[in-house]
Order: sequence, then C-alpha cells, then structure tokens
Amino acid sequence: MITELVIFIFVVFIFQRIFRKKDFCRLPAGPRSLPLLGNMLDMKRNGHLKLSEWAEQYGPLFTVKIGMKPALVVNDAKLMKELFGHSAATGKFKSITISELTKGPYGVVNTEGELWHEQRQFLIRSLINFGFGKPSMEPLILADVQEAIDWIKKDMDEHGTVEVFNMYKAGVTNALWCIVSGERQSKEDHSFSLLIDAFLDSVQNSIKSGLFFLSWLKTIAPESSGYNYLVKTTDDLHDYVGKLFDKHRETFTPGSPRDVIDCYLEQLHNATDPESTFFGSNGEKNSLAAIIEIFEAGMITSSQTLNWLTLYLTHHQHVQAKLHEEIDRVVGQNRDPSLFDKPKMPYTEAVIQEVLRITSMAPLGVIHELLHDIKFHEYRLPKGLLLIPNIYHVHHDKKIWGDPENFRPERFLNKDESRVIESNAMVAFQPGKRQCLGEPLAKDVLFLYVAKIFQNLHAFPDPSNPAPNFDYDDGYLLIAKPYRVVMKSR
Ligand code: HEM
Repeated sequence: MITELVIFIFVVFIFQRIFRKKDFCRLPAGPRSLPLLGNMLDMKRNGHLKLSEWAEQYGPLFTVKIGMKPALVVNDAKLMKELFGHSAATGKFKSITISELTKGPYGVVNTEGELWHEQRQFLIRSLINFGFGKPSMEPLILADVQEAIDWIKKDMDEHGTVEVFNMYKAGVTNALWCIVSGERQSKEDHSFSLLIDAFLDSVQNSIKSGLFFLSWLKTIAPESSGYNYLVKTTDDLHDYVGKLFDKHRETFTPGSPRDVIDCYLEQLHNATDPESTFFGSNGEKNSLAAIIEIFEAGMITSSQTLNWLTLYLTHHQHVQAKLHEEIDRVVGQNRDPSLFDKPKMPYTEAVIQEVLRITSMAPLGVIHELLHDIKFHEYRLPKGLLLIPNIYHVHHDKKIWGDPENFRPERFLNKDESRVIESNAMVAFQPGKRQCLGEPLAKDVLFLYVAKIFQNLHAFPDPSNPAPNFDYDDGYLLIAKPYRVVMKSR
C-alpha cells in the first residue's frame, strides 16, 4: 500500500512539473493575482503607473490577469511593433464599454477579421475622397483655428483668463464634421460636443469602476458601476448621428456623394451581396457605428493634445520663446502657416512630438486579443490572450529617454537643431495592423493649430493660480484637469 502511495505521489509530482514547465513556456511571468479579480485592484487607479512599475521589475514582457483572463503587457517599442504587426493580433478585447458605443460588433474599432478589414478600408477611402490628409483640408482647418483665436481673444477681454480646451474642441470637431457631413457646425450649437463629453465621461467612469474590464459588474451593479450612465450616453449619440443619416437620406442622390455619410449611403444602396458588410440591417449598423467612431476617436484625442500642449508651453516659457522665434522666422506675421512650412519648422514638430510623448494621452492604447495561437520569441501565446501595449512605459523609459520626466523638445532634434530625428520609441498611435487611421489628419491639425495659435498668441500662467499643475483625470485617456491661462496677442 505504502509503495503504491509513493508511486502515486511521484507520478502526480512528475505530471505537475511537466505542466508547470509547459505553462511557464507559454506566458512570461508577472505579479501574483487574485481569483476572479486578477490584478484589477492594483490597476484600478492609475493602472498605467502600476504597469510601468511592474515593467521595471519583470522586463519587456510580463503577464497580468484582467479578471480571469490573462493579458500580456508589452513594454518595449520593438516588441510592440512586431507583435501588433502580426495578423493574429488584430482581435479586440470585448470590453462592454466599447461594445456599447457601437451597440455590438459593428464599424471599425470594435470589429475583427473580414468585417473589420472591409469597414476600415472603406472608411479610409471615403475620408481620403473628402479631403482627409490632403492640402485641400488646409483652408478649412485654418478657418477653424482663426475662429478659436477670435473666441480666445473675446474670452480674454471678458474674463482676463481663458479655458482654451473648449475652443480647440469646437475647431477640431468642425474639421471632422465638415468632411463627414459636408456642413460647418453652427458656432452656437454645442449639442453634439456635449454628447461626446458625456460619452467620454462615462468611459472614464467605467475604467474607475472596473466595468470596462469586468463586464459582469453591469448585472450586479448597473447603477454604481456606471453601466446605466454608459447606455444613456451611447443611446444619445446613436440618436443624434442616426438623425444626421436620416437628414442626408432625404437629399441623397445615388452616384453623387457630397460627403462621407453619402459615401456610406451609396454603399448601402449598392450592396446586393448578402456577404457584404454593407448589406441589410447589419450594413446600416456598421455605417452608423463607423461614423460615431470617427467623432469619438478623433475629437477628444486631437483637442486634448492641443490642450496639454498649451499647458506645457505656459509653464515652459523658454520652449514657447523658441517656438515663437521659429514661427516668426519661417512664416512671419503677414500670412497663414501652411503644411508646406512643416519641413522648415523642426522645432514646432519636436514640440508636438514631445507633448505626445510626455502626456501619453492613451497610456495603454487599445487592448487587443489574439485570434489564434502564435509563437512569439520563446513563448507560445494562446488564442484569446489579451495584449496590452504599454505606451506610457515606452514613452517614459529612462533607458531610452534619459530624463523622461522633463519636457524637452530638443530630444527630437539633431545636434544643430536643424532636423527632426524620428524616434523608433514613439508609439502614440499604436503601431501595428490596426494603427490609428486618423494619424495623418491628427498630425496636420496639430501642426496648423500650433503654428497659427502661437503665431498670434503668447500663453502665460493665470496670475491667480500661477503654479504649474500637470495633474490629470485618469482613465481610458489621461485628460488634463481644467485650467485657465492668460493668452495675450503678440
Ligand atoms: C493625437 C491624436 C490621436 C491619437 C493619440 C490616437 C491614438 C489612437 C490609438 C492608440 C489607437 C489604437 C490603435 C489600435 O487599436 O491598434 C487609435 C485607433 C483609431 N483611431 Fe486614433 N488617435 C488620434 C487621432 C485620431 C483621429 C483624428 C481620428 C479620426 C479621424 C482617429 C481615428 C481612429 C480610428 C477609427 C481608430 C481605430 C482603428 C482600428 O481599429 O482599425 N484617431 N488611435
């Protein structure tokens, strides 16, 4: 009996060793996790800081648990490009928050496989058809910047200080609104912008409550997890954009699209193949979702980057002085800046890069999910594994940047500061097969705004609150706390 027991224990021990070794080979090690919650309690607030702390401890790849699901955290730019460039890595984490935005797997951001591919290609083509990333966008963007400058001056006259974020948001929204719906937005109509704000607020909330990662919270705590609020904000957005579609339908002529919405109507009108992602009611849902996503992904990201940029320049007057000098030298005061000036304005470009780096507004990018098993370096990564790009860590890695905590645009310039040095460690738009499709527009908008705003204005701290404060509302995006500045005409 004793011999049999010893043999049994020995066999169990050997089996355990074999399976433990196999597990170890599949995924890199990481911090210990709790049953059911995984590492969520550690990551609930400022999750990007916790993941960066663990990156120092565990290295370029480690595993955490999102609830019960394992997630690979990628803390190195080269590995990020390699992994997210893999077609198996184009799956998406099925967060309740994102799926509420599109009311299911429709559109671009929230889809996978052929559906995602067809929708993404069509969206890019339609945006390009209507000026996206082309010089024809320039006068439109410049007109919006001029409007923002006029508002800023008016607010300054009335209050002596100004909150610039809303001015930037209105301008950026208008540029997107024009391409997508063919109209300028009325200056007085803030209804759409308020809907986007409410949606963003409900997303930030869902990260803090844990709902973003743990969808079962919607059943046990629909109110306190923010699920009900999320449903309300997304319903309102759908209503609004749905009406925009209906309005277009009334005047749409097949064969003569006037804007991106018309491109979708045309595609829906022509779809006869039931396999097409534009066919029938699913086609309608995909189209509506894609248009909502464009606004949601494009408005806040670009306007928040400009908001952060103004805050950093306000509290780094020497950087602002160098920016003013370059704008005055290349553009002067008698004409508008143009995208053709860009190659001659490396400092302006370096300031934008440095803001994208130091703020890392989307600190953990967008979480993907592996569509099938792959071998990645010494690991065998299983289907369903979540992939977290630790953009914040890459942008704040001391080994790469030396002094990542300092705002220093010169780090992106060559020695005599005549040329921008492209850094392989800049990953703000998340490299890979799903890389941000709005990057060209975002870069043009940022350049024209920065050049024209600081051609005309000089930002100073608010005298009643002069201390620099780079605090943020942490969540899906790192949003600067509201602040006021003095913007004086130059
Ligand atoms: C500073 C500005 C911006 C930043 C930092 C940014 C960042 C990102 C990031 C990190 C992703 C995730 C990519 C992935 O899942 O692999 C993304 C995706 C996306 N972005 Fe942007 N973005 C910006 C501006 C824009 C603009 C202006 C638009 C719209 C015109 C836009 C539209 C999109 C869309 C549609 C996707 C989904 C792509 C896909 O899933 O295939 N973004 N963006």
